[in-house]
Amino acid sequence: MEIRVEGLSKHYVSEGRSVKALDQVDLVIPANQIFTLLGPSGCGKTTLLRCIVGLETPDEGEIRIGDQVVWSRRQGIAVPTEKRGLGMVFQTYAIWPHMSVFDNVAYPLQVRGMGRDAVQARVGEALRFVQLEGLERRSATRLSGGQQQRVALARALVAEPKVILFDEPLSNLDAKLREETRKELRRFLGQLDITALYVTHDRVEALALSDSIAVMRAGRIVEIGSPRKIYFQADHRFVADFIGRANLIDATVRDDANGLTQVDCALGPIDCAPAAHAAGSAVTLCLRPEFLHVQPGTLPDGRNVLHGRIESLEFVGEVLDTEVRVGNTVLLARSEPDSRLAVGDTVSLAVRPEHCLLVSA
Ligand SMILES: Nc1ncnc2c1ncn2[C@@H]1O[C@H](COP(=O)(O)OP(=O)(O)OP(=O)(O)O)[C@@H](O)[C@H]1O
Repeated sequence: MEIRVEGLSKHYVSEGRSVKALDQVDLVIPANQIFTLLGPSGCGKTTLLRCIVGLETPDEGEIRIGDQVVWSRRQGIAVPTEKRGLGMVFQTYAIWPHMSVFDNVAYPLQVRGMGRDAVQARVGEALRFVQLEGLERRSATRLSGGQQQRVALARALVAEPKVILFDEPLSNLDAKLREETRKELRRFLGQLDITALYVTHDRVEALALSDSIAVMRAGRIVEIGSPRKIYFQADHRFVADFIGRANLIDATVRDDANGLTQVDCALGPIDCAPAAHAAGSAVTLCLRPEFLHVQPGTLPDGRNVLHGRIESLEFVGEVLDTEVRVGNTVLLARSEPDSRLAVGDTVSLAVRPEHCLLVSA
């Protein structure tokens, strides 16, 4: 089911000060997508999710789920949470510690007065789906964090909602488990005809899970796009910066040359992939470190060859993060993790035009 948000605003009053948590948000979340709200702490992600769920009352605007208006100030409509047909999974697993796995998952069906056999069948199906069959009688607290989160997912799915909402569901898991659970979640959701709205401040989680990402800042949606679009062709400098590690350099567009767009910047002239920026316009050149490979010594001059000196090295396992000073600019680049480079070495960087991304300044 599609979710449609129009002109949604919400402010809070905290210690006598008014905080605008949502500022005229317009958003369409297409049916059957995994759609993520991503942004820095305090940008309004949770408030937007809670307004859609019905746990917060907006100041103005309208929210539709499918064909139904669930909240509208103008029309005086406020459908209560339990009648919005949603499933929810939150950061704290919110499973009941005194209940078994089975009872936790059965709860939403029992409160609706569903018969025993039907409950048995539906819970069995939900637990098979999240691969927890055989653990029905186990006390829910005697499960690993990842398993507890799967119980929460089974409980959210058991009532067969058309929309499921997640608020930072993986943030209490350790890094390895978070990665595994993320993959599982993607697989589970891919098997269902369901619209999933997912809130996170973790860009890797957003990139790995989502069909679409909406990047938020200060109560507004800055940009919406597929993970690849947001990562490689962001329209805003803030988005390019937030979604991944990036060297962002002020630049001015020159004329097109040989089918490439050339810019002038502190690194000198740089050839970039063809871009629709007029000559003379101010842009931001975005160079991602994974496309800047450090090569020892001095390469012959050529297209997009940069010469510099190593300013710092940081071994992080899979790569050696390498800061290279090129003129007055320090670029974050990458070296092979087993390389013998040292601070102060003379090095070169060669970057292909298709890896030189341009973003509006
Ligand atoms: N109950 C509240 N009372 C007062 N201010 C609030 C309340 N809830 C949220 N806010 C404020 O509204 C703004 C948006 O908060 P929100 O929780 O939606 O952000 P968020 O993007 O989800 O952040 P985080 O990633 O840290 O959870 C923040 O400035 C926050 O301090």
